[in-house]
Amino acid sequence: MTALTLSNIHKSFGKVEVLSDVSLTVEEGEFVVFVGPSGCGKSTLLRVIAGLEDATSGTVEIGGEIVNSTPPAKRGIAMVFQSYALYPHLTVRDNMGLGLKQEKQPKSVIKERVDAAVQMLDLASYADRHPSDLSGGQRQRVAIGRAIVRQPKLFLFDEPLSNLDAALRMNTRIEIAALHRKLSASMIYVTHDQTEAMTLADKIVVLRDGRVEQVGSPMELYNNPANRFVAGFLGAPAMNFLAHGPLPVADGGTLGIRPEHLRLTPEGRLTGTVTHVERLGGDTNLLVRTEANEAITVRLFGQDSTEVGATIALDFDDHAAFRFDLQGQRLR
Ligand SMILES: Nc1ncnc2c1ncn2[C@@H]1O[C@H](COP(=O)(O)OP(=O)(O)OP(=O)(O)O)[C@@H](O)[C@H]1O
Repeated sequence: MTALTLSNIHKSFGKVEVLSDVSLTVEEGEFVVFVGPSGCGKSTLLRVIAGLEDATSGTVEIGGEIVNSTPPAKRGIAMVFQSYALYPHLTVRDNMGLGLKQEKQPKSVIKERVDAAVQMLDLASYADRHPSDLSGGQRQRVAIGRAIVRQPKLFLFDEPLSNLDAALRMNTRIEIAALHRKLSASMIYVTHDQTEAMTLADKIVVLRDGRVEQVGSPMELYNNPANRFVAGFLGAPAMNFLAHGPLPVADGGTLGIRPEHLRLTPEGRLTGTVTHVERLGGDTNLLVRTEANEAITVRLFGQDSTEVGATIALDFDDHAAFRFDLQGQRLR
């Protein structure tokens, strides 16, 4: 069954169109990530799904029902924001149960669901604390718990990890993935972070300037980007684009080679000078200026002793290179 269908969604604020003809589906149990640069319309799209904004045109269908005129609270969705939005004067338990209390659910149901969420999110020892006595990661778990207890048809996450530090981001990311497996719920997750998109999604929707650029599984998009924008957005370090590469491309086009597909060789088709070395411990990134004066990144697996200033030769397998035309469309 399809959890969500968006058909030809347009959204304008005054004369400015911020969503343009967005159509997509989220299947039951699917984890879908909306990704794209700041201002591309991700949050607006999520808010249209939630009912916090009205679409200018197009339809929103949740669980087979058109919900354009259904108020947010009746759409069967629960939203988790980056700003937690917890009530400071309520305990963890009461924050989680508040939505159910407002729905006038019986006390026994509230207790049962809150207890289950507290267990699932490993919050048992914090259940009677107030939000001010919790870490950022714990507060975010409470906000997720508040969504879980409502047993929504669809979870919406709006950049839930952006207030957390790097280590906590990774832990919480893994917890969200585990939660998705446990609940088998349909989830939509908004981020501008390509790592979150790659690691969490069953399906990624890449947005740019309010339009869908490409939809597919993380590996489909990584291995088979439709255009230069998607190719450059997914993958870290980002793909190299060469206007003067060693393979022919159409006039004004570029050759795309991922940093991890370049290798050091005694004689290669690309030569250049190393301008910077990043030793990451396990792996090494070389920043190189090619003979044609283009900046590229080379990802070497393992440790490497290349020094800044070295002249190096690089090569790659032709089948790992992408060609893009002047407009950035992929050439096959
Ligand atoms: N209420 C509003 N009135 C006018 N313009 C708005 C409104 N809300 C959003 N916009 C504009 O719509 C565009 C898309 O905004 P949106 O917040 O959806 O982008 P985003 O992809 O979520 O960005 P970010 O990653 O920075 O949160 C932006 O140009 C923004 O300025």
